[in-house]
Amino acid sequence: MTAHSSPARPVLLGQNQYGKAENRVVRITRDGTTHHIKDLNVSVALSGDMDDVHYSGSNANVLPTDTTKNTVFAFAKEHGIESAEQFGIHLARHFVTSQEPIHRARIRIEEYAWERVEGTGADGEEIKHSFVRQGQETRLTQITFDGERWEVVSGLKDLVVLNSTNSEFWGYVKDKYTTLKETHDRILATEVSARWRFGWTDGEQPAPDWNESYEQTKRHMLRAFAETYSLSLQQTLYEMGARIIENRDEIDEVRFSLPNKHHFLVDLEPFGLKNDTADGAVYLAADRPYGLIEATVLRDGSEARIPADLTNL
Ligand SMILES: O=c1[nH]c(=O)c2[nH]c(=O)[nH]c2[nH]1
Repeated sequence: MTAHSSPARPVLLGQNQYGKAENRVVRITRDGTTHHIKDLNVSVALSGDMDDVHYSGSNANVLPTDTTKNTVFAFAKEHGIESAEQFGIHLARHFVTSQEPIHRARIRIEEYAWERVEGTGADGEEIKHSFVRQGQETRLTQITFDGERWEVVSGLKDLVVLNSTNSEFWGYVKDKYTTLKETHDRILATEVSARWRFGWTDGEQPAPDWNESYEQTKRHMLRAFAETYSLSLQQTLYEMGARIIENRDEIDEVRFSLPNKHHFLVDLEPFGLKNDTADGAVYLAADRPYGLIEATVLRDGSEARIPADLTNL
């Protein structure tokens, strides 16, 4: 890379690149009721004849970073995502061959892998639209003993789950600041943080099988997530908690903190591409801000003892 000096200043521009970083693109493909998911974090870095924009501010050679972002989403819709490598090669070739001033494109992609959550739909069919992100969770526990009584609160965090359909959100309050559109088919995704308190307090009594309890509690929670036809994340949360209380006698209380990981349908109309949920769609996976839905689900007659703020536990 040659550097050019700006006139009358003892200063040189060195290596430079630009582009849109961390485009969080989620592509759902529908094959009947079987859905497939591709979840990528795509960063574009372009370089070439970019001296002028740095030296004088002329944008004549600058393809906007916003355009590079749009290209990522439009390519995901138009060509699909067969593999991260194929997708990256396609993008890099596009930028270098379609824009004369761009001589080099570097596309970095992280891919997040998902596996299916087992569940049975209301129709008795196996659920094929519910996923849990690989890499999975961190298991947690807190033990308190005052010399007499035990309190065991266990749980997990960082368990990312996603339903690519069977989620609606409508009928909510609207005031003059409400712009949200009602939806009858959306992605529902969250990163589960949960704590559950065991009824076991008397050391003289046999303790639960902690490992078995953990595995089964997680399984019931995931199944409830997959099997609930959701009208709100609040409703899904309650079903997840209720399923645990109903199936695990050793647990009296569950508290959840569920961020609503919003997935926005990308508007691809300007590029002549129809992007709707029915036909397999491309979403922007937004990281913030996020809705945060939190609640405790209790066994009837039990006391709520898990603190409201799970970061304190
Ligand atoms: O499941 C949801 N619950 C909400 O309370 C809410 N609010 C919002 O804007 N979207 C959603 N989704």
